[in-house]
Amino acid sequence: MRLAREYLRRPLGVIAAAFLVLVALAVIAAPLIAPYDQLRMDLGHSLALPSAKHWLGTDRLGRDVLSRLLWGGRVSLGGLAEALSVAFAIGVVAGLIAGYVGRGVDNAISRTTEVLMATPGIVVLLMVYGISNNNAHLGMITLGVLCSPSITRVTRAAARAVSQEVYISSAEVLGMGRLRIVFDHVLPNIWGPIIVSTAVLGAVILGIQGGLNYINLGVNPPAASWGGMVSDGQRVLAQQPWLIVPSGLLLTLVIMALMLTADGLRDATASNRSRPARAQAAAARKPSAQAGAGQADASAALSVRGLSVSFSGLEVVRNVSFDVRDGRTLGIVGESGCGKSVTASAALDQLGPGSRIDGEVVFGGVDLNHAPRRVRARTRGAGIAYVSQDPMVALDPCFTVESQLGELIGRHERLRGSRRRARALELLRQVGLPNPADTAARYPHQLSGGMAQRVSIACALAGRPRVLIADEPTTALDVTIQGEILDLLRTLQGETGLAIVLITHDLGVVADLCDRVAVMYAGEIVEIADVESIFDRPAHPYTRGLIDSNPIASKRGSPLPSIPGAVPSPANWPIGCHFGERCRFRTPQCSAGPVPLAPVADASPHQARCIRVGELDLASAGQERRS
Ligand SMILES: Nc1ncnc2c1ncn2[C@@H]1O[C@H](COP(=O)(O)OP(=O)(O)OP(=O)(O)O)[C@@H](O)[C@H]1O
Repeated sequence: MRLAREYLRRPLGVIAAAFLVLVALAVIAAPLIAPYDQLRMDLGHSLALPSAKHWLGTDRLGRDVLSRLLWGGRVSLGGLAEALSVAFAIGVVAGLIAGYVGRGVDNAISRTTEVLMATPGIVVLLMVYGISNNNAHLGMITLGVLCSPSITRVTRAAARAVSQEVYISSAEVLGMGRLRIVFDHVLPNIWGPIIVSTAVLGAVILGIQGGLNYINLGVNPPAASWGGMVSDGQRVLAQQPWLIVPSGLLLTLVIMALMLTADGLRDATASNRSRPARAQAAAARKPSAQAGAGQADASAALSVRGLSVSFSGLEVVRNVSFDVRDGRTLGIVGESGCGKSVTASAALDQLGPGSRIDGEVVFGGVDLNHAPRRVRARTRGAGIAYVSQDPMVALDPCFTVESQLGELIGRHERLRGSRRRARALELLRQVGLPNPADTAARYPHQLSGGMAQRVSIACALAGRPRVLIADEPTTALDVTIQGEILDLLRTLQGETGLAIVLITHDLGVVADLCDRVAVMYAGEIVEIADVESIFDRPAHPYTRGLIDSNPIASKRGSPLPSIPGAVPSPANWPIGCHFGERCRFRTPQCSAGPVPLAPVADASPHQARCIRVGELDLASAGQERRS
């Protein structure tokens, strides 16, 4: 375990932990190793200093201090274990639910936590001890409940951060259940901070418990406890100052050791949190697919109709419609911030809190946007799979490839043991990994960018999906690997009939892989057509601008053309044409009102969102500019 190895590199932490283990073992073995009974009095030898007979001396009643420390440890450490277990169990469960489920549940748990934190704990404890006739167990359980908010808050914050990682949404998209994700992906990634805060809390609880025992709460004299022994020593401080030393020192050393252990764990966790290296990031095509607004296309593998997305009331994607058929690829292209990823995430039902999705996402005849949660969850991974642009982030760094792939196979196909392993190797072979067994045994950080992307494609294929949404799958890869991944997607499509939605900035990739292209600008589709029409007869000035800005199409030696200005943010979308501000063909009418997406010719599947579509000759406009 990497955390343990990192911890062992910290000598102070190791000494502190060893000390705690030693004390705990000695306390457990008290009946065997204590030289005297903790209650055996010898009034002739009261308040004796350390000697060969009594290594740590005796107390007021001549009882052996070492034996009482060992027996008293059972009360003190036992109580600590009891309170800490309660705080840990409540804190972790509540923190996980709040951090991972979020929304209303998070609110309820956070408010309850705040109420607990504001409760005067010592008053509650005094009441509990009073009502329960000094019941030590009830006192420690109450202390555990009162202390649980500190673990709840740490767990919630860590779970919230991890649940926003791409590998968690990938696991959701690949169809894994929530409970499974929590146990397999969230928890293993947040143990570090939880353990650290538990160790710190241990020190705090021991201090509080020592104080309670000091005033004889939670312990029934003459039974020993460390806090009670400090109290005994304090009472005879003037006569025998030594008596307070063993119990006071031991209590202080154990609290310090707990803090040092927590420090060591925090440092080890920080070093252990290695982010996998970021992987790195064009170009054949087939006949056309279908598109357009109106009714969902029943023959399409995925049909999106009138999809609009808002975050906290602000619309970022407006009225997007497209279809993709089996064995076909739809490219969604546009500059950064145009809404490509939000469109994909909406289709996958992967938008976070505060989002609102309107419109239809029809898969297998079912509108997923209005389907029960169970149907949507089942469709993710098995029906619609997802490949992200950064495969390293999409894979959980804590598990080997085989374990991650195996888990998905187990879920989708209910295979176990050797059949599951065989399917995992088959998938790795299918995505072109030359040595599947070797790759299966590796952790994500041991994979190159290209290998990681192949593994994430294998994960996506585990559910034998009908549709694959690939969000810039080659952006993070170097140019030779980009070509290989595109070839792989093409081959897989040929073998399995996958419908692919490919999100990209790269027109080279579009030309290479797509049948149909949707050009997005500022939240809207501004042009949609088959790939030949887009490149040969663009009908929207933005599409023309994108093609002209492609370095491959530019004339050697002349400056690379670009589209002046920037994409407006959703808060600043104009009333009229969204592209108007940057368009060299704009007229006053362009900003008069919303521009509809309309066929460029009667009933043509080639559609553009431009009022001047009939009068502009954008095909030759590009040639003019290049010549
Ligand atoms: N969770 C969110 N909350 C609020 N606004 C968001 C959120 N996610 C995205 N947006 C906004 O939605 C718009 C579209 O973002 P999106 O990520 O879909 O763009 P994109 O075209 O995919 O860009 P890129 O190519 O850089 O990924 C942007 O203005 C972005 O700021």
